[in-house]
Amino acid sequence: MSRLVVISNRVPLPDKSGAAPAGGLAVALQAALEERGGIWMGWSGKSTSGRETSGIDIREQGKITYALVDLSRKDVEEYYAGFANRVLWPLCHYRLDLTDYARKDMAGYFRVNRLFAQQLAPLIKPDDVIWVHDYHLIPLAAELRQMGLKNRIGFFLHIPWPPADVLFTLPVHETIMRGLASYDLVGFQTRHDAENFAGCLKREGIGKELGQGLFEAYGHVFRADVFPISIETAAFAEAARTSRRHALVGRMRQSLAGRDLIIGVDRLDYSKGITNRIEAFERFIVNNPDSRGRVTFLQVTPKSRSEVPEYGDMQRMVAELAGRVNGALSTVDWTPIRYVNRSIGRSVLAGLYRMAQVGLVTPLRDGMNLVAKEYVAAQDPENPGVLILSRFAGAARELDGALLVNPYDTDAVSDAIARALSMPIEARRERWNQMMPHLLENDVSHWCESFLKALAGHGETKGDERPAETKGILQPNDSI
Ligand SMILES: O=P(O)(O)OC[C@H]1O[C@H](O[C@H]2O[C@H](CO)[C@@H](O)[C@H](O)[C@H]2O)[C@H](O)[C@@H](O)[C@@H]1O
Ligand SMILES: O=c1ccn([C@@H]2O[C@H](COP(=O)(O)OP(=O)(O)O)[C@@H](O)[C@H]2O)c(=O)[nH]1
Repeated sequence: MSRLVVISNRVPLPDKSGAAPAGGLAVALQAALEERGGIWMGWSGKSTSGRETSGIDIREQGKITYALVDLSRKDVEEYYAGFANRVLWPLCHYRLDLTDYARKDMAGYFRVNRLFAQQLAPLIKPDDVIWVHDYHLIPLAAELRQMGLKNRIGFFLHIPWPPADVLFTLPVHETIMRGLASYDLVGFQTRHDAENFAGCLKREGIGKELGQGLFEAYGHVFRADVFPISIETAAFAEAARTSRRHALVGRMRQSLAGRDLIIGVDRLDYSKGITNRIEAFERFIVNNPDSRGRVTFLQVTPKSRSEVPEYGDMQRMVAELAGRVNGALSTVDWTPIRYVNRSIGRSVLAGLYRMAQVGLVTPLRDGMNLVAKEYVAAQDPENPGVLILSRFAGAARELDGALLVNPYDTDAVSDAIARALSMPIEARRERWNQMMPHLLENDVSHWCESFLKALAGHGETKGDERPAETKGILQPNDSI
């Protein structure tokens, strides 16, 4: 079995005991790396004090080698906070109004990708299989190919892929498309994303579809397919079942004093639709006076990407809105919204999900949304809660037992809350049974195995078959 090399922007280092950090992706990839032996490379999350990026910091843990790079402040600013999170993130979440196409950030993005490739290349053996993750690293394969690497290289995009009209507003869209076409396999969360990608290839004659998921672009044949990411379902369900051992879970139950609980859990991100959700909850309380004093909405929202200005604005907006709604609706013995601005460990979260009659997951656009899957996995099979899910989350394609809503439609979300809270137990069980077997079968290990199997079997790189003019594929300045 070939050695696996994973590259992602963030590297989830195991703790001192060697245990994987919480999170399905880390657990699944570490299991795959442990089985085959391998490398996980990426940004350490730290920045150097000077202008230069650090050398690579190698740490061995069992059969896994972690290879970490500290980036300079300028790199973090331009590559991560700039191009990745003020260009690609809003663009892929259909938020053209929030994109900032600064040339220095574009240059920084391609520079850091080249740097990652230069640091990685000497570690690669000829039969290694390389798996690159997410929008931060789209140009990496093209860089590695330019250095002469012939390995199989796969890419998985964790976020949505936009339609051509949205993508083509990006000045370097062609370089980005060329970057993707340099992989052997490009994986998306949903069919919709894969179709958007195919549309981008076809629209300006960049590439053509050959059938059975194969495409040809820039003289390279590659495969694009759908691999919906998931969670470690059985383990998460067990964590929820045994969550009573956490004192915090017990205290939460006590503090509810018999009230119904609605839960929302999201990074503080404009794509998650948190303000729309708070407004919908307010509408629900106003439209359903009997619910006053009887329902608590817990919104868990750790801060995220605070260095990006739009995220700072968002923090203020959500805090103000939650404060206004609480001010308007609270009574001396009831606070309708509990807004928690810090991260909660996943084993406690599992218990909170299980306690909640409603999981309110209403992103305006989301690649997958693992919280939706975790909420379902955490439920008591005898008395499950109801998932209200945005039709614009990737998870909506699979979770057909949820109440699907348009998160922009405040009245519809408010009505869905009322419907969920009054849903009879038989209907709740039926909906949950529609989803849980699917999640057990299609867990994160299945996702990982399916991707690696597809990467091993398809999209063979036939040497350097591209025409000479596309060999030096990354010429960002050409297209800026
Ligand atoms: O690393 P950060 O900038 O702090 O952001 C955290 C992660 O956010 C994004 O998550 C996405 O991946 C999830 C798993 O596939 C998916 O369920 C969700 O819909 C996406 O938003 C991002 O894609 C990751 O790279 C970040 O690490
Ligand atoms: O306080 C928190 C909030 C979130 N999460 C976890 O963060 C992940 C969020 O993933 P999702 O796909 O929903 O969204 P993303 O943040 O990746 O866009 C889920 O596993 C959550 O359980 C967590 O551990 N603690």
